[in-house]
Order: sequence, then C-alpha cells, then structure tokens
Amino acid sequence: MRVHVADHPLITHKLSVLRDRTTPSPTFRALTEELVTLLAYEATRGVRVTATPIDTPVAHTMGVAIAKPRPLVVPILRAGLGMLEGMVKLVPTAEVGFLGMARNEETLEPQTYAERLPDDLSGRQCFVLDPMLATGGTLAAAIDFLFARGAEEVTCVCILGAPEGLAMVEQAVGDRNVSIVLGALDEKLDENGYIVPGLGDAGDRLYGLAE
Ligand SMILES: O=P(O)(O)OC[C@H]1O[C@H](OP(=O)(O)OP(=O)(O)O)[C@H](O)[C@@H]1O
Ligand SMILES: O=c1cc[nH]c(=O)[nH]1
Ligand SMILES: [Mg+2]
Repeated sequence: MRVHVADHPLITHKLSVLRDRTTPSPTFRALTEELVTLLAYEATRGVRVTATPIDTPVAHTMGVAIAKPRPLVVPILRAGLGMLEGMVKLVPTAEVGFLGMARNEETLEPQTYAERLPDDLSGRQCFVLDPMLATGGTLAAAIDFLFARGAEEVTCVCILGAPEGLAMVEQAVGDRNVSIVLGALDEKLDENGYIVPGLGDAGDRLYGLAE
C-alpha cells in the first residue's frame, strides 16, 4: 500500500483552521472543499490518460484525455459528501458512486446503510473520499466493497488519519493496488476512537447547525 502524507504550508494552514473548534460549518465546508482539491492533485497523479490528437490555432499536435473506463469517485456518506465538489472540480468527467456507512459509536464497527455503485467495476480506477481515517474499519470495508466488484485500483483521499487506522488498513489491504493520500497523520486515537488532536466529528462539523 502506498501512503502519501501532504507536506505543504497551505494545507497545514487550512487544516489548522479546520481543526479549530470555533470554526463554523459554512467555513468548515468551504475549507474541506479547498483541501480536497489540493489533495486530489496528488491523488490523481496516476490517473490513466490516452493520447489524443488536437489542433491548436497554430499546429496539429498530441494531447491527452482521461482514459475510459472513466475514474469512479466514491464519497462515503455522510462526511465524505463534503469532499465531492472539490474532487469533481478537478476531474469533471469522473463518474460518481455512493456508499453510506456509519460507525457504531459503541463497537466502532462500520455499518453499511446505502450503496449506489456500478455492478461491475472491472478495470476501474476508484477514488474513495472520507475525511477521517480513525480505526480504519470504514475505509477497509469500503476498499473491500470496491475490489469485490472488480475494481483494479483504489486511491483513498482522507483529510486526517491516525497511525493505528493506517496500520489496520495496510494489513487489511495486503498486496492489492491501494494508495492513501492524507492531509496529515495525527498522533493517535483516544479511548472513544476519535483522532487526536483531530477535528472532532467531521459529519457533525460539516452538516451541524452553523454557530
Ligand atoms: O476509521 P473509522 O473508525 O471507521 O472511523 C471513520 C469514519 O467515521 C466517520 O463517519 P461516521 O461513522 O461518523 O458517519 P458520518 O459521516 O455520517 O458522521 C468518518 O467520516 C469515517 O467514515
Ligand atoms: O475523529 C474522528 C473519528 C471518527 N470520525 C470522525 O468524524 N472523527
Ligand atoms: Mg460522524
């Protein structure tokens, strides 16, 4: 499994505002979108393209187009939905599928409550969006889901990760073709499975009432 942790002052700055408990939902949503666009730039480094001829006003030359089958972007509801706009701005021709998963806050086990994905993902490059990689249970289950449908490659874009969760996902993934792009790798999980220092519950902060 390949892991890339962002190292850029603009990302660290935006993340600092996102972490701040006083940042209200509208600002949190806007920053999430901006952060995803920056992370997606790295996450899409390996997106497949095909050579295509083009005519500029001056000459005939070769360019590239996003290859088919088109990439599939999969936000994990609810919090991953806050990352969708930032991603599709960068890859507007991507197809979008949805996975609804919620972590049981007592057992910390993920439960899938919704799924809207193509039945056959053969040959597809998939991009999973979820801001938080905590115990790793949710992301590992989502990755399994996509490979079970035939996906060729899965890249996960997360805003924050915990070392425990990253290790869990790495073990679960084995030798499958998976990459994880993180805005930051935090210190640890607390006794409730929350990322420390983290940013709290991403879904609540995105979609809770504005203060
Ligand atoms: O790594 P894990 O321990 O599995 O935890 C991470 C999951 O928890 C959060 O979702 P949550 O279950 O709170 O659902 P929500 O997006 O609806 O708030 C987060 O968005 C991840 O999906
Ligand atoms: O810190 C955490 C852990 C899981 N889910 C969140 O939204 N935040
Ligand atoms: Mg939540």
